[in-house]
Amino acid sequence: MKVGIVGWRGMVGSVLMQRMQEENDFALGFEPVFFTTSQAGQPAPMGAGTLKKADDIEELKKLDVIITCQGGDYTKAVHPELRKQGWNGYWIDAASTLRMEDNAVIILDPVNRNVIDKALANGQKDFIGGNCTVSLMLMGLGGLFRAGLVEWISSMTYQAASGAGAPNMRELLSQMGVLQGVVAKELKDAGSAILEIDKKVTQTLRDGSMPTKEFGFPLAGNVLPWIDREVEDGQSREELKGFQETNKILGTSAPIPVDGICVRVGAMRCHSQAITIKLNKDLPLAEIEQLIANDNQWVKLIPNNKADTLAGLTPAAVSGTLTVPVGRVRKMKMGPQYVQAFTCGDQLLWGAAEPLRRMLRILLEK
Ligand SMILES: NC(=O)C1=CN([C@@H]2O[C@H](COP(=O)(O)OP(=O)(O)OC[C@H]3O[C@@H](n4cnc5c(N)ncnc54)[C@H](OP(=O)(O)O)[C@@H]3O)[C@@H](O)[C@H]2O)C=CC1
Ligand SMILES: N[C@@H](CC(=O)OP(=O)(O)O)C(=O)O
Repeated sequence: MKVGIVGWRGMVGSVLMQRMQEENDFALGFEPVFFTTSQAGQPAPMGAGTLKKADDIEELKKLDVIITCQGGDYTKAVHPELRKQGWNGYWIDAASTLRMEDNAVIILDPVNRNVIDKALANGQKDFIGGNCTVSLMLMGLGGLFRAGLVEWISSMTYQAASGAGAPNMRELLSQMGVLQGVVAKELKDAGSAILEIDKKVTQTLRDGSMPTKEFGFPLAGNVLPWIDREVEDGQSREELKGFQETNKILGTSAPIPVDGICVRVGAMRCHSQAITIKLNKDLPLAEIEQLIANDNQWVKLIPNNKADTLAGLTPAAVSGTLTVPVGRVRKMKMGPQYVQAFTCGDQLLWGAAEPLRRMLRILLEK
């Protein structure tokens, strides 16, 4: 098999390459061909010759599989042209562009391997990674969906800077530096007045002196309760994806309502979510916990106590790992069918790169 890799040096692509090397995917006997939109002719990684032009349709047509993390604009420009010219290979993509197309499958194999296998048997060729928040929610709570227990679910998110891109992660850190800088002198003096410090920080947040080219607003010392553009009914596109993609990933016949507010916070690369679940029946808490804990090998149930929660259910604990902790699980005061949970996960791993490399492996092992 010839496998084209596009977008390999970007942030998501670098995580993909790192994971493929860690899991020895390159030893699976395929020929990798690396592409670029800006560095054609330069040496490719893994000693795989030179980089080819990512818009060279003739080169792309020679491939059995294309895996891309190059972004939605690339997908929009290249995918339809390739298909128009009769290319019948597998297209694996991190971008959202094709996700809701009828002939595309949203891939998250620990949750929907059945949907993927059915699509492969049907001859479908477009396999697209899901939205990071949706994928992480399903990795954590897949057990409850699999058991058919979810009547509706509300997810209030705390999304990391990385979801907006690498420059945004840098901007967040620069903003933190600016805030620290304006009160550095006062911080050295343990006797300085906290309200004076707060006043200076608040003024800096408002006076336009912080770097905000990427986010448009300060994120350090702040939260931004809107991600992506408005769609309808005052909902953001990120929030709409929660409903659309969850149901598409699960292949539900009667859609499960999924809604909530998506919020950007000053974490680096882990998205967290506070979840409210209405179950369709009253189940003992221990059974709910077992269903969550036993769904897949990456989910980790965190006992609902302060010490375990603060040690294991945070971006600081999870960043850079494939573990998806789920904690704060308890019945809510609204009634016995209402359950709360909190989950956290690395949005560049399960939220972006990992489902892609696993899909490639499914194809290579077919
Ligand atoms: N960020 C995220 O959290 C998620 C992103 N995605 C999807 O993945 C796509 C790619 O996202 P992301 O990886 O964040 O994008 P990046 O901006 O990090 O990378 C995209 C491309 O930019 C080019 N590039 C230009 N300058 C540099 C540089 N200095 N270092 C590295 N690459 C550079 C590279 O293309 P070239 O080599 O051709 O110049 C690279 O492939 C998104 O557009 C989105 O569709 C999906 C899920 C989550
Ligand atoms: N929108 C997500 C990141 C992302 O790229 O999502 P999608 O793959 O659905 O475009 C975030 O900002 O956190």
